[in-house]
Amino acid sequence: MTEFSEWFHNILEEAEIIDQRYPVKGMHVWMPHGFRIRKNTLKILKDILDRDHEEVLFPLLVPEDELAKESIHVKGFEDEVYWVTHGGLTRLQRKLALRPTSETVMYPMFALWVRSHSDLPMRFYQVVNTFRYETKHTRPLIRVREITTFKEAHTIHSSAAEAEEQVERAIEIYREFFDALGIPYLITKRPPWDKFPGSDYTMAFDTIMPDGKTLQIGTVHNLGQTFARTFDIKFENPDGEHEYVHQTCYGLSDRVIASVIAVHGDESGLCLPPEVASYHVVIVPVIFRGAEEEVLDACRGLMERLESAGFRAHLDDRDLRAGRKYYEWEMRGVPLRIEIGPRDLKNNSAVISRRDTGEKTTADLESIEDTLRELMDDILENIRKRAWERMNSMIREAETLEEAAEIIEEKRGIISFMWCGDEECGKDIEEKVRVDILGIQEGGTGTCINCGREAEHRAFLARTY
Ligand SMILES: Nc1ncnc2c1ncn2[C@@H]1O[C@H](COS(=O)(=O)NC(=O)[C@@H](N)CS)[C@@H](O)[C@H]1O
Ligand SMILES: [Mg+2]
Ligand SMILES: [Zn+2]
Repeated sequence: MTEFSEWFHNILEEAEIIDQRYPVKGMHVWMPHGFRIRKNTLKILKDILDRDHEEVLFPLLVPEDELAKESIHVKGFEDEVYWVTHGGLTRLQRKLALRPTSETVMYPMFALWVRSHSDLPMRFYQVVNTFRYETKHTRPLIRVREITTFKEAHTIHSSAAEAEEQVERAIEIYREFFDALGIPYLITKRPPWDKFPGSDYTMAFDTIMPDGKTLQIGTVHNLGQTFARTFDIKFENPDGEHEYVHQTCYGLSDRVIASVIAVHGDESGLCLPPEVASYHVVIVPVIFRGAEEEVLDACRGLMERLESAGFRAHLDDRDLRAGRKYYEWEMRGVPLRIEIGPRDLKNNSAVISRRDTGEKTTADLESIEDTLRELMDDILENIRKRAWERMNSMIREAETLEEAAEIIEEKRGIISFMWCGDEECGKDIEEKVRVDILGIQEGGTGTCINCGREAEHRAFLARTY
């Protein structure tokens, strides 16, 4: 959908997710409705992380000399860093950077915290705003300059094997999180020239947006011992020797919310996983002459019942045409709507409409809590399945580079083929097909599509955000 970008900008405004009129490019305001969706999304993520991570909060400002310590890392960020140069009217002796990410904020402190092998492993995360002076085209929630919802996890281990295992655990955490949001993903290992600055290697989650371009929605980095050496983070091992620690870090951002909106949205607006939506269910009284009070009473009663049963419910008793209300709550992606009119009172029933399929079912009021829970599970299953089918239909194999270029030109999406892994050859492929190499998946045999050399991994390429 070329008009995807227009649809996306419109829905952010009409559903009051963010206000993009803030007078600093790449920085936006979270409005109440959007803020509730962000809060619900973060709750899902934190419930997963809190199982075996500790939440922390580190300072925003990084001393210039700390930022500069890890040369490859700072090289990767030097053209994106915002600087603070004054305190009031006083010029600061040493400039302070706004964190683009927090390795250089946290790791000098980790050097003070880590003493013995018995302190390890340590697993921390924080959800903060980070700042990157993006010079490419900024887009709300997708490529911003203030990343308001930056979840960064940083872990510390006593062996390379344990750090490797943590990378796998982080990948499982992201799978569970994206599955809870119904967002489909492709997991690949980024090519060396595209890994996180200062890392040994980067594993990335990419999803496909409705216009066929991919979006990097999460990354997991094995940092090895590079930062440990730079920041002198050592532990005393059981033999009393001091060794450098092994580290990982993994991050995601507002792009997760952009994906939930874009991947599940349709021409009626937002279509949200129930646990993300501002409300699980909205109750709309069907007002008939002479039965108003009776119907409103029943709706209020149901509202209390549902709230005490743990539902996020909302009674829309505004003096508006029902159709106007249906439009509005469908546009805001509320997964279920209950309509109650005089006829329903008599039969002790209610009509429930699903946002994802539009289906209506008449439910017995007696057991409406169970019916709602079943429907909410169905909805998540259904939108997740639909999203995976759509993504899988956009991943195609190419036999030749010409075919690859044709597919990308016509249909965008992701193409895959066997590649030798050589940087030169990779750059040549990106040139010829005008795409980025997203990454590789180990395994498989064959010859490189471009240079004919031995190829032991499959490459995936796409036009990306
Ligand atoms: N300008 C941006 N706007 C929105 N999201 C972004 C932006 N830049 C990066 N991200 C998201 O943030 C995630 C983590 O960023 S990162 O650079 O890959 N990794 C880190 O910063 C590591 N310290 C992991 S915490 C990326 O996978 C991407 O999804
Ligand atoms: Mg960047
Ligand atoms: Zn090759």
